[in-house]
Amino acid sequence: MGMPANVEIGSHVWVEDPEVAWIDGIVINIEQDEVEVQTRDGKTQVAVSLSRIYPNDVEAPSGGVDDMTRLQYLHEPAVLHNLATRYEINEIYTYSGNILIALNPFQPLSHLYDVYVMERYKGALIEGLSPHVFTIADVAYREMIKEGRSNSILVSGESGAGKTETTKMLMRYLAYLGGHSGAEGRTVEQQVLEVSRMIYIWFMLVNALKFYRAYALFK
Ligand SMILES: Nc1ncnc2c1ncn2[C@@H]1O[C@H](COP(=O)(O)OP(=O)(O)OP(=O)(O)O)[C@@H](O)[C@H]1O
Repeated sequence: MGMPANVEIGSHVWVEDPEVAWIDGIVINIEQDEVEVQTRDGKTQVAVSLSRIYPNDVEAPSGGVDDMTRLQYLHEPAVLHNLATRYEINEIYTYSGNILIALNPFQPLSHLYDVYVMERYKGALIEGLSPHVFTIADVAYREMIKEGRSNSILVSGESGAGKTETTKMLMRYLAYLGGHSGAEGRTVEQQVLEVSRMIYIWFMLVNALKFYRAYALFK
């Protein structure tokens, strides 16, 4: 859904682009419900429907905002642009209210997860620190203690997005908060990951059995 309400000649807007998804530009002409936009890359996009352009907040901070609720416009191009801007400076975590958006850095960022970072995030106020998966674990843990009942963290994303890595970091931090090694010298983190692996193997075995039964029926 576009936001044509205040569009006039000279307005900064986002328009769809087949190569980079969204590109920013300036409105140079308006004819009824169609606009002509001069895009940043010098292409002129003629006859873009008014309903397919989105306002661009050119006063947004150049490094992006660490919580999307602070964006002036919360539409797709603004959200993607903010995430891309932060990603360029290796800021892979961004809040959207109390949800954490994690981008896959496709490279090890070990400095983000060491014990000194864990120390800083332990019991800290969200406002004082950069968005981090440790904050999510910390808040969930403290709520669990306060309420005296189980809590859960939902990690979702498409295949390869980084759910397993994110879950490992959550486990590592929760194990750090727990503060002690488990049975046979294994850490809580190791034990939890071993249990996850067992569940996965069990799931694969059940599916293999189902497949074999279906195969036997059709044979
Ligand atoms: N926070 C991160 N730091 C460093 N590398 C990461 C991070 N998140 C993801 N990666 C990289 O991306 C790869 C894929 O991530 P991961 O296995 O966590 O995805 P997934 O969402 O669990 O995928 P699937 O649903 O297919 O199992 C990892 O092997 C790792 O190389």
